[in-house]
Amino acid sequence: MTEPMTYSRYLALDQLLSAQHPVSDEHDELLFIVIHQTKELWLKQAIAELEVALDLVRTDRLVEAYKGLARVSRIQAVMTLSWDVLTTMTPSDYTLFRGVLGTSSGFQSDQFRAVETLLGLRGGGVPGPLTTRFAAQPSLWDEANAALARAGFDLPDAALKRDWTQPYRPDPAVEAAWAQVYRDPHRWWELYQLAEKLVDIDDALATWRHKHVLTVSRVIGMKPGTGGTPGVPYLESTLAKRAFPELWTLRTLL
Ligand code: HEM
Ligand SMILES: N[C@@H](CC(=O)c1ccccc1NC=O)C(=O)O
Repeated sequence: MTEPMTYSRYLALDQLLSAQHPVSDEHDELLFIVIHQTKELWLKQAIAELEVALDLVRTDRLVEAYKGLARVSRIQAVMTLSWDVLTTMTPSDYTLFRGVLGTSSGFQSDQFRAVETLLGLRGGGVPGPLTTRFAAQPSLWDEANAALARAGFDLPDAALKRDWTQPYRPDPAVEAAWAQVYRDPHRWWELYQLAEKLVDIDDALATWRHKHVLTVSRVIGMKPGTGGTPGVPYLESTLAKRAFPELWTLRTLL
């Protein structure tokens, strides 16, 4: 007879709760590990949602795509809120164990890069296996633009048939087409709703980045990062990144 299902077995708690291995004896190292493991779990869920959403946009099922996209921006909000738990760790607490981290850094998170890549932010950094796989395919922004073209908008080949592995280059014709959608939302209701779901995600990502850099300057000041970047100045340079750039710039045109 098979074992009855239990809470602990179903959730693989034996494995989950034995995967925290602080290297130092410092109390706050457990918090640091738990925060990062939780983040990786949420990223795993966000990636699963984005993969489904990409497929739905590719097949013009935009209304069905909204649900997963809304879920992604709520997951991002939870990740942003978790900074408040981490900032209970002061510089005095962190410096006690920062040394054990060596050259490891969030910079090396393949799942974080994979989310950026799925959205449309590509190139830069050494990609891990997941990121490399997604970088070979159109991003959510590429698929949104393809859906826009199928709806009858005239978009350049540069946006529709590009080399997916390369960074996306914002295009005035793409901006103009999405501006049309925003000028007459009721006519293009599904595309308009899709665009706003995408802006929610870009907005939430930028908010997460802001909170990260604020936390970093609060905890390590202007020290360089363990991952080899200058730290705060590097992170500030990432604040300008936009996965759906034309959805931001078109606002000036309205
Ligand atoms: C005390 C806490 C933290 C400090 C001091 C810190 C510091 C840094 C620094 C300096 C970098 C730049 C790369 C480097 O040179 O290391 C970085 C990158 C990064 N960190 Fe953190 N971090 C902290 C917590 C977190 C947490 C909690 C997360 C995730 C929830 C996270 C995720 C990332 C990611 C994804 C990057 C790459 C960002 C990019 O390249 O756009 N970090 N972090
Ligand atoms: N880059 C951080 C270290 C760090 O935060 C970190 C180290 C190991 C695993 C995850 C990390 N989180 C984000 O960068 C630092 O320079 O202190």
